[in-house]
Amino acid sequence: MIDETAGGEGVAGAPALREIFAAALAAVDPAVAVGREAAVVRERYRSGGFTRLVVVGFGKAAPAMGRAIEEQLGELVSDGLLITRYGHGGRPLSRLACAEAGHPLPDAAGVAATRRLQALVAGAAAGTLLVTLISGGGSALLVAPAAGLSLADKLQTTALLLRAGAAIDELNAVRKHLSLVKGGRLAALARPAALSALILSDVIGDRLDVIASGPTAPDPTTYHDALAVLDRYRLTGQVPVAVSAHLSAGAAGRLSETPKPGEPLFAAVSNRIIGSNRLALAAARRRAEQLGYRPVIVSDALAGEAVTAGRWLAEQARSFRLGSPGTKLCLLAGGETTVTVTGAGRGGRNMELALAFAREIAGRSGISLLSAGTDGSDGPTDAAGAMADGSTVSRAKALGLDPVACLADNDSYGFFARTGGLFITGPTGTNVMDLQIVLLD
Ligand SMILES: O=C(O)[C@H](O)CO
Repeated sequence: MIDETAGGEGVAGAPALREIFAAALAAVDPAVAVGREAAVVRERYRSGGFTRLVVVGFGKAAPAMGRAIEEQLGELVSDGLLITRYGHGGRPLSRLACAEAGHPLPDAAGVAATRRLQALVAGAAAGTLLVTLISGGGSALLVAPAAGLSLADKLQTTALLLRAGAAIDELNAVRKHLSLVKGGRLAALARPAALSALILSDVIGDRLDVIASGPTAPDPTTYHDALAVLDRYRLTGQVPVAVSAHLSAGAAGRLSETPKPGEPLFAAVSNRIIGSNRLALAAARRRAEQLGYRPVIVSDALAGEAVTAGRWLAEQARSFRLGSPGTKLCLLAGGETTVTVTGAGRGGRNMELALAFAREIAGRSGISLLSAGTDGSDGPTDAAGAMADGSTVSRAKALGLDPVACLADNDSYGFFARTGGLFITGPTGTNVMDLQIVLLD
C-alpha cells in the first residue's frame, strides 16, 4: 500500500517505527480487507440464488474497495457506482463508474452522484445482491437532503457543528435526520434487493450507525436526539430555519423516523466491518513482537486534544520505562484526536501530538514516537504525521526554533519540516483513523 515513506531523519527508532506502521497499514489495505470478504459475498450470492450483483460505494476508500471487488468478483458484477473525494478516483475501473465530489463539506457534485446512486439502488429488484462499500468520509460524499431541505441547509448545519466541536456520533445523529439515505434509509431504499455492506471503520468503537452515518444500519438515534445535539452546542437558533423546522416536525411525529433496530427490513441486510483501527493495532502488535519488542496497546480509543494526548503518551512512556527497565517495549495507541486551532501556523493533529510528546521527553534517550494518520494525510498538509525522540527539541533549538511558540501557533508542520521529523507516505487508499507507536529501546 505504501511503497516508500520519507521523513523521520535523525529519529533513533525511525526504521522500526516505519516497519510497524507499514504492517498495520497492510492489515487494513482495502484490497486485502475486501479480498478477505469476497468469498463470503460470493457464497451468499451463490447460495441465495441471486441473479444480479450491483455494487455501490462511497467514502475515501471507495475506489480501492471497488477495484478489489472487480478483481475478486468481477464476472458477477452487472452494474455499479462509487463516489469518492476529488482527486481520489485513481485509474479508471472496468465495470464500476466512479464519481468525485466534495469532502469534508458536501457539494452539488455529491448531490448529483448520490441521485445516480439512489436510482441504481431503488431499481434493484428481488434477486439482486447489492454490495455496498462504505468507508470514512461517506457522510459528506453520499448526500441527499430530505424533502424541504437544501444542500446549503445541510452545509451550514454541518459547518456549525464541526466548528462547535461536536463529536462524530453527535454530528451524524443530526445528519441522519436531515437525509434521504443516511441512518438506514439506503437499506430501506434497496428493498426488495438483499444487501451486503463491507465497511472500513474510521470511528472509535466501530459503531455501524455512526460510520458514514450508517446508511445500511439500524439507527438507534431519533429526531429528539438530533435536537438535543443542537441544543447542547447552543446552535438551535443558528441553524437554518428549514433545519430546525424539519427536526421539530420529526420530533412531533409528523415525519417518519429512520429505520430502527429490529425492523424486518434488516433481515436481508448484512453489515460487516472488514477493517478498523483495532485490526491495524493488532497487526502493529505482531510486527513489533517480531522486531523484538514487548508490545502493549495502551489505548484503542485515543481522543481529545492532541496536545493532551501527546503529554499522556509521554507519561505512559516514562512510567513503562521505570516499571520495566532494560526491556524493549512498544507502546501502541489508536484513535483520533482533535486540535482547537488558535494560531496561524500549519499542522495536523498527529504532528501536534508528536510536538507535545517531544517537549515532554526532551533530553531522554531510548524513546521515540511515530504518530500518523492511516490515510496518509494529517491536516491540510502533505505529511501523514511526524516522528520525534529525545533529541528533537535540542535539534529545534539549535536551528533557533522555539517548540513552545510553534505549538502555540499550531505550526507543528513548520516545526517538523525544519527538524526533519515529518513522516510522508502519500495517500494510502485506506482510512482507519490514526496510530501512535512509541518505542522504548
Ligand atoms: O463520514 C463520516 O461520517 C465519518 O468519516 C465517520 O465515518
